[in-house]
Amino acid sequence: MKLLEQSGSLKGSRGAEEQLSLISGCSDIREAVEGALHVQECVPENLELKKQLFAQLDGIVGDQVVLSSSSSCLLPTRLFSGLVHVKQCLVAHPVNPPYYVPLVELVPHPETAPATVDRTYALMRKIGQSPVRLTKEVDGFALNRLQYAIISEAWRLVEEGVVSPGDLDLVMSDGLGMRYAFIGPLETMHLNAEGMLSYCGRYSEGMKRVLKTFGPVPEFSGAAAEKVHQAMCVKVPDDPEHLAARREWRDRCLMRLARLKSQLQPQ
Ligand SMILES: NC(=O)C1=CN([C@@H]2O[C@H](COP(=O)(O)OP(=O)(O)OC[C@H]3O[C@@H](n4cnc5c(N)ncnc54)[C@H](O)[C@@H]3O)[C@@H](O)[C@H]2O)C=CC1
Ligand SMILES: O=C(O)[C@@H](O)C(=O)[C@H](O)[C@@H](O)CO
Repeated sequence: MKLLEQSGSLKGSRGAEEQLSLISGCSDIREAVEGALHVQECVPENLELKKQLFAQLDGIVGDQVVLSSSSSCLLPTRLFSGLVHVKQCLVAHPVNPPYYVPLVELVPHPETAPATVDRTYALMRKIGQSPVRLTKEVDGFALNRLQYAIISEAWRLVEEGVVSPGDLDLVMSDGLGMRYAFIGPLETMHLNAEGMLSYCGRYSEGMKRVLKTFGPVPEFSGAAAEKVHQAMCVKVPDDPEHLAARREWRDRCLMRLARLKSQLQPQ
């Protein structure tokens, strides 16, 4: 695979079987996909723009080319339905920043061929990403459903004055995030008791009681948004220079974490 790095959304590697083209902002799309066996679309999160691009690609590519979208949460049935090459299409959703956070969610259209998913999975592994397979589309896929569940309760706790924005973020960065960087929520349960069934026996009533106290979906606006915004700006002023500097610090941390994880993971 030769990765033509245009938008740089995915790491490059050389020598693999498939040629991958990243499509965003390119002038001549036919030239951009020439010879590619895998095309990753990376244009802005705009349904009509993506549909227009995939319609163009549909008229250009042959039956062997995988067409994948980077979309954060646009459903495959909205992106690919009606395309001639729909069996070759799927969402391959990376995570911000994709060059340091390897997860890629593979989300099929109901008509996506299994071989399309298998080829994309193999390619993502080959270029150092960490792909996961969703068996069917769901709004928000898996990552953003989990992320938005956390954001929703984080927002509520801050909005109701239970905890400050800064301390809320510490609950994640110095608490849950320490474990979740290495093991997920299910394995965390498994290890936090004498196995999963033991955990469920010990804590399920408490979990259900707490979950029943969860409130409605926040509006993410008004006084609460202003409160969180002010707190975030005290920590990181929202001018381009401070935001860029903090992202560079974030990326350095993620790079070192990725290196540590590669040293710790059984090869
Ligand atoms: N940025 C990230 O870390 C992640 C992005 N995504 C998804 O990837 C996609 C791209 O996101 P970003 O890179 O943040 O978008 P972006 O807003 O940075 O734009 C991506 C590229 O599209 C080009 N572009 C803008 N308008 C265009 C048009 N009308 N026609 C063709 N190209 C155009 C831009 O020049 C740019 O190179 C979105 O669907 C987003 O949800 C998913 C996960 C992570
Ligand atoms: O946090 C993320 O990376 C994911 O929730 C996303 O899909 C974001 O929307 C991402 O696309 C842009 O930050």
